[in-house]
Amino acid sequence: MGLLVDGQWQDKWYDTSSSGGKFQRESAKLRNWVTADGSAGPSGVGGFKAESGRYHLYVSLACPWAHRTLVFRKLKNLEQHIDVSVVSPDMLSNGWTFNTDAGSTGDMLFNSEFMHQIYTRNKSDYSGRVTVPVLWCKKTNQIVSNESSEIIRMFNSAFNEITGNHDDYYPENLRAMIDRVNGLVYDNINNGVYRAGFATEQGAYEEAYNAVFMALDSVEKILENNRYLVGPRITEADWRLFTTLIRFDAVYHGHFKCNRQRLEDFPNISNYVRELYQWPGVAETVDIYHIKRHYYYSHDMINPTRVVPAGPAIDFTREHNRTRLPASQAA
Ligand SMILES: N[C@@H](CCC(=O)N[C@@H](CS)C(=O)NCC(=O)O)C(=O)O
Repeated sequence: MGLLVDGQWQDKWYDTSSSGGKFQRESAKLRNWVTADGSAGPSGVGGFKAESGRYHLYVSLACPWAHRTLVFRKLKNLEQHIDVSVVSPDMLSNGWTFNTDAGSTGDMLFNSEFMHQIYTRNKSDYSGRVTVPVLWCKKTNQIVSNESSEIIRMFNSAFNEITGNHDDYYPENLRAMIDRVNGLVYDNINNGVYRAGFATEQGAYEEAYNAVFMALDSVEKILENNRYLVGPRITEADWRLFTTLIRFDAVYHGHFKCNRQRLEDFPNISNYVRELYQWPGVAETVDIYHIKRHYYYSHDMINPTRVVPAGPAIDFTREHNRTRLPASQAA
């Protein structure tokens, strides 16, 4: 685990000493957008037109943020248009690596050893954390974006003319509601579990733990009468929550100490996770081996023995009872 400083790799864990033990996530720095016509998106510069075969996605199968992009690549039929390199689940002193012994595909473009080499290939004096996902442009040889929430928006619409898939997970009329739900879910659940798990002082941990379960209680209530987070239609908000929920009982409950209860103990949420898991194509994006191996093996300051727990045994293919609630056209 580490970061680049002026293009040099430094092996350093997150610094929580100046924040009262709180984990503070660095904002993603590379924020260009692929668009249908190559015009600039909401941030960054233009010049990244949607084209088949032009872009490459770097992911970890363990990472919930990268997982979002894999889900959208499936939902939007982008698999034959955007290829993928998968890093090893073990993120040790060199950060993310392409060590194929531990389950990486290798770097399909440049055969690099380390993910930080992709960042310095983009900018030789880059400073910042080396995170996944990364969307790479093969034509201009640079990183388009390392922000998952924006990569999924690009996938949602930029390639529609190429794929013929016009499903919309961020429809105009629901945007305000989706953004509101994303706010609650991001701060308290997606990032909340990390704030609990990486906290280095009791107070910081408890504050995050309480936020996680306050938000899960709200979600449980919403899902009592709504098939999905913003009503009868599945949206981006659901997929953003899903990638955290699918990891919860296996990792966040134990390793990150979010253990008031398991997700399996929330009737609505656990049924909802199963419905999303069973969505066509989605199960193929879930790799529980990479998920458990990454967190328990890489974070030796939390789990010094690096022993990976054998359980829990959860069958996400079990029946869900969500059809009791009305659903509108999937997207
Ligand atoms: N804002 C980024 C966050 C991505 C992120 O933090 N990814 C983690 C993996 S789960 C990572 O690569 N961490 C390495 C590090 O922080 O050094 C996004 O959503 O795309």
